[in-house]
Amino acid sequence: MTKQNMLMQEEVAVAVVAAAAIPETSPHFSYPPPRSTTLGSSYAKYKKLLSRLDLGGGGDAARANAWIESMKALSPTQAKSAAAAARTAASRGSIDEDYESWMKLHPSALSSFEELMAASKGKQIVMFLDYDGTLSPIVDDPDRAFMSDEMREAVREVASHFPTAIVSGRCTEKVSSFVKLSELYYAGSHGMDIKGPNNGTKCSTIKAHNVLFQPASEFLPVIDEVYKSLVETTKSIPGSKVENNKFCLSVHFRCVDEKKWSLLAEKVRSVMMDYPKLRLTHGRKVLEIRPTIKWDKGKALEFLLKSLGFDGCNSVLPLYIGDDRTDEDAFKVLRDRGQGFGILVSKIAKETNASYSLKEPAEVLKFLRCLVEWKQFSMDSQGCN
Ligand SMILES: O=P(O)(O)OC[C@H]1O[C@H](O[C@H]2O[C@H](CO)[C@@H](O)[C@H](O)[C@H]2O)[C@H](O)[C@@H](O)[C@@H]1O
Repeated sequence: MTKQNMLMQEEVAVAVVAAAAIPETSPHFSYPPPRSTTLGSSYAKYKKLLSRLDLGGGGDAARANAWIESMKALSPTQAKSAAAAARTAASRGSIDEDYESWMKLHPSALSSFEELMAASKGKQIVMFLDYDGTLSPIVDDPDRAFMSDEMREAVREVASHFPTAIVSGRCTEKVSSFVKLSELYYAGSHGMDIKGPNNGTKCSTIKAHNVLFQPASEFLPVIDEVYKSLVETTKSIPGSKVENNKFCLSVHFRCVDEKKWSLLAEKVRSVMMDYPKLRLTHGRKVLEIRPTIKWDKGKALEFLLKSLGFDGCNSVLPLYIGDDRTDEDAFKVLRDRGQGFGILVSKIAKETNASYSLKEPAEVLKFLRCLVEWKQFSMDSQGCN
């Protein structure tokens, strides 16, 4: 399989996984730009194929079997047929057409930059940034997903003008050790571990809060227990990796032979059976295990806005940039509030609650730099400097 095909396969799988999290009926939003409700036919096929991906941790046998099937759908035969279907569709040009129509619904945040900034008039921008796939490129080894110095500098500059939070599936300690900026808010473990800046915020309009919120702390012992079981149970599968994200766990299969994906899924399921209070979701070639509590990146975004004093306030424009299905919870919150914009990082058409898009971390870097330049320019023109 060529590298291009492998990318395509992952992107198709990810697109479908993302689709599974989105309700069939989109709510009505009067907020520009127009929101996506339907996509092209090739996309709908994949959506149907894997629509059972978001599954509970135990108890319900049908759901448990469904997640095994979902893994099978990512296994060689099915995945190849999905990739083959995608290639056939591409040859008809339908993927290109889908992408073009999708881009009309989710325009580039770079080419729509002026429009975005116009919406921020009289409002305080608050920036939310996912980490993997947004600030850092996706790589094989999760321990080596470093962000570039240029990206760090851009985030630092953004944070010097706007309250800025990193919202990640990783544990707060790990993601902050990658980002290395103490002036940011961090919401690790998919928002279940929220910490405020170490040295306050430089933003004069915002009161600095020493935020600390851990809604899943009672799950710490069970997460540790499951971590140990998963390490033991999966150690015979070469390339698999269990990552302890403190309030949640990741079982990576990016480096596992496709023929072993089903076996890995079965092993994870065998452990999960004993823990009905944990649930399983999927990310980019990763199975994620987390408490069943109603808390996610969207709730973390709301919590941070409230902590910053923006609850029920119209003078704020939250911007959230993310690439993963877990970021959809935050995009949806922004939609439902009719406030701010979600920006999805993706090179392919995906059903999403985001308003705008960026193709890859390199474009995220450009966007962050534009934001800083725009802010500096507006301060200069107002004689603030
Ligand atoms: O919310 P995020 O900051 O996007 O974190 C989501 C998961 O990201 C990491 O895994 C992903 O990136 C790895 C490094 O590029 C890649 O190897 C893996 O396949 C991806 O799934 C992280 O390791 C996970 O713990 C996060 O949950």
